[in-house]
Amino acid sequence: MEVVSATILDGKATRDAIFDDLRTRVTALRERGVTPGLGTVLVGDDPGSHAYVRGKHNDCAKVGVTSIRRDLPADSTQAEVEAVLDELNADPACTGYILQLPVPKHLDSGALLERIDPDKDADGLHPVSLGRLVLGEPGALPCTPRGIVELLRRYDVPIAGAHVVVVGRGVTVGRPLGLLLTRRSENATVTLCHTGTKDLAAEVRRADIVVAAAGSPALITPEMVKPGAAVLDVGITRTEAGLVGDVHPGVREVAGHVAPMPGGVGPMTRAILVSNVVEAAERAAR
Ligand SMILES: Nc1nc2c(c(=O)[nH]1)N[C@@H](CN(C=O)c1ccc(C(=O)N[C@@H](CCC(=O)O)C(=O)O)cc1)CN2
Repeated sequence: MEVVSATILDGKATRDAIFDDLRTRVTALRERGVTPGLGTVLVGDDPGSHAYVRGKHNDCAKVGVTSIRRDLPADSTQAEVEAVLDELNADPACTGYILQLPVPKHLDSGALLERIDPDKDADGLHPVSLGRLVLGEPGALPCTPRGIVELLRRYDVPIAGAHVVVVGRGVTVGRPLGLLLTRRSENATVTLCHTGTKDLAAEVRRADIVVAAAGSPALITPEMVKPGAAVLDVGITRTEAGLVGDVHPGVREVAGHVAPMPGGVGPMTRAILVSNVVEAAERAAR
């Protein structure tokens, strides 16, 4: 029997296309005297977080967005981190910024996110931004959820009317993705699964689109996937053998579309962050 492999949702190629568009828009903003600037605040020594932040600054350089980097030691106090957030809130060169997550355990990440000026929240993770998402008001959307929707759209995977199963209820991916996909403009039906879900396999089997964001290696196996479904791997687990996603490699022989890890949703997360910064500058310049 012929085995047909899924179409790959190529996050790197899509990111490059988004950057081409952003470059033109940043040039237009600069001609009007507006320079978008992204700030990053990183606390601690986590090598993964350092790599992500480095990537964010490289992305800014590629499209002409200026960037401001604030790295703080792992033993920084809540007050010390808040002082840096206050500094970026007041800095006119910083038009949007992010607090890289996770922060060290002794810090209150919720209070830090709330300290960000909502109009400078490039990640869409401030409670005001999440409220705007619920109400359908304009504002920055969380990067990974928006990146997932954008990737599906660009590959013409139907979202309206689709049954989407999201696995994982984290604040950066699962929860806001459910809110985004159920807006009138997306019109999907969403089942949000988590560690309390009784029969994960049965839920996943019903899905037209599966988004795996649980951080549990190879959680989604071929037997769990409806033939032809789109499966997006958002999980990243660092093992001695390298990075492992939430989706078993065999899923490619059942699914219609697969966003792999690496190379699928991750590059989209990066592209959307820069989009959020450019769009906020465009909104402010209107
Ligand atoms: N403030 C935020 N913190 C975190 C976010 C976020 O959106 N805002 N998301 C993740 C980390 N992250 C960006 O910050 C991120 C994760 C993964 C990738 C990526 O491109 N991954 C690669 C493979 C993994 C790797 O190389 O390490 C891929 O999928 O191809 C980009 C950004 C948590 N924190």
